[in-house]
Amino acid sequence: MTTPNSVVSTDHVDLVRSGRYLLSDITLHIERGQHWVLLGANGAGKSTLLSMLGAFAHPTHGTVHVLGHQLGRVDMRELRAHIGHVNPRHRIDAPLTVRDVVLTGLTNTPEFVPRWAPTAGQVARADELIASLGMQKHADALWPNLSQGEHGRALIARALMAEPQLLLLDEPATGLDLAAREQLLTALDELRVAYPSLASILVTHHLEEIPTTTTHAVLIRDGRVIAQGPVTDVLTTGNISECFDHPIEITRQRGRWVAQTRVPETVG
Ligand SMILES: Nc1ncnc2c1ncn2[C@@H]1O[C@H](COP(=O)(O)OP(=O)(O)OP(=O)(O)O)[C@@H](O)[C@H]1O
Repeated sequence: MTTPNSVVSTDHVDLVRSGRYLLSDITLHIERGQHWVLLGANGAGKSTLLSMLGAFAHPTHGTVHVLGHQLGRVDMRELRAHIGHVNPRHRIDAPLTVRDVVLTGLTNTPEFVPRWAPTAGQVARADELIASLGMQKHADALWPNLSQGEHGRALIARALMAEPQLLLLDEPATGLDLAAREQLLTALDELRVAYPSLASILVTHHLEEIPTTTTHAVLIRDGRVIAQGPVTDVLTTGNISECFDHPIEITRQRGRWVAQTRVPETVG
């Protein structure tokens, strides 16, 4: 099903590699302005699903529409230019400044494309995005000298450079200390307010890393969806325990979630 507001629509999708079903029967519908969290244990298939929605992999069976284009009937490289994909493990080896790295989001390349130069307007937009992620102090800093948290925020600015309608965030808080994680989550909440038609999917296995502005959740286990829908309906003690195959109790405080092992009640 695709509607004028559809950003992602998958219909009974399987993805098979080396004879193994990495994803099975995935049917998902994501609209503009929705912010999804994709949760699952190690090896559940989260990155595989994200790589398909990021136009890096085709489904083996079923159909996938991203931004109105059906995978298999569209130039994947061209489609990728409209999707912001943030992977904190993304390597940048060239000694570029933060501003330069953000500008490479326009060409979606690890370095500046030879003979390409940004316009004054593009540089101004890069600076605006850098500021909106609280990185203005670091705009001229060299990439290798930044911390992991600063890299994470700069990579989000980079992904937004091409004005994507879909933002994919693959474990953006990995390796961040407490303050850096909180700054990243605040930046994401602010971004979602600033760009109301943007849709996003954030992958994590930690409930503490879910931004308060998250609207929907999808839980996967062994490549299958076990629950999906509005975040408050999906993130329940029962669903999360099933997803991670462990008795987990979850609570929500001021919009954020906390998870801990459920201790069985003692009798008497
Ligand atoms: N090309 C491939 N061929 C065969 N199996 C693969 C291939 N790529 C990934 N897998 C397997 O698919 C499963 C899902 O991997 P995926 O990386 O999507 O999981 P994940 O949920 O992102 O896990 P994690 O939380 O550990 O990052 C894993 O068991 C992985 O080993």
